[in-house]
Amino acid sequence: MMSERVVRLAEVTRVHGEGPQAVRALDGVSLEVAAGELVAVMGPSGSGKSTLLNIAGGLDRPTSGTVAVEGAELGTLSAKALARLRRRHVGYVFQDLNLIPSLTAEENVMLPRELDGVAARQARREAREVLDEVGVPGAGGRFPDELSGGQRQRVAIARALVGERRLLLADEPTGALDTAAGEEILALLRARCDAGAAVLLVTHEPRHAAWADKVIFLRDGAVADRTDEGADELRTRSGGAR
Ligand SMILES: Nc1ncnc2c1ncn2[C@@H]1O[C@H](COP(=O)(O)OP(=O)(O)OP(=O)(O)O)[C@@H](O)[C@H]1O
Repeated sequence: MMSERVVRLAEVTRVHGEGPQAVRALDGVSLEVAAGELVAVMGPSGSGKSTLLNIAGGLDRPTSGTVAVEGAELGTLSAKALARLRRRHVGYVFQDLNLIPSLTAEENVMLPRELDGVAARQARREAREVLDEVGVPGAGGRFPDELSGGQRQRVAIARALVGERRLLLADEPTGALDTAAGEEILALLRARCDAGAAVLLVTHEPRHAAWADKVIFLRDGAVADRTDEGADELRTRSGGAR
């Protein structure tokens, strides 16, 4: 099967700050994720995982190198075109979730669709479907602070999934969940992937990386190791390092 590339990073370097304070968060990283592919990103704290995800989704720009999403090179887009591309094609699950506290769960999930010009009725219908899919069907009318940590996490995932986005970026999306619930979320991401999404997943858990088609291991902003066959091969090759 011809694989269709959804995101491509070529020789991406990102330096945060300037002068003696400068931190090279990414250093010459190249990476592609195709439709139907789940790529796990692993590595110690500070190795550049979140920076990689932010750059892949156009939330941050590389200092050098290029990023293309659905064939569009992000560096060549106007701010408006970039915002539109992000809304249409990219779903994010952030470490800190970023739900809007004054909106109900359902309204949080509707928001990106409404910003995209989808009518409220349809956005609401889509939001309900996806809240159902992530396993919080009754939570739609409640506000984030009325939900448990695990429920909030599922709502944040629903917001990323709504609208059939082709690129899903998830930074430790199972942080607030117990093992069984975490596995459910991974199964959900895997299913979206099998339905044609490209997924980039930051995780510390080899158990989660085992759902991946490929694992990228970052160290000091560079790709220290990569496998084509998920976490099992990585564990074998790196002598058990996580
Ligand atoms: N906005 C910023 N300004 C300055 N330095 C930054 C900024 N963002 C990240 N860094 C630095 O860049 C490096 C990579 O950070 P990043 O958050 O990408 O790592 P990470 O692998 O996601 O870490 P963690 O697992 O702890 O989330 C770190 O040294 C970090 O301190």
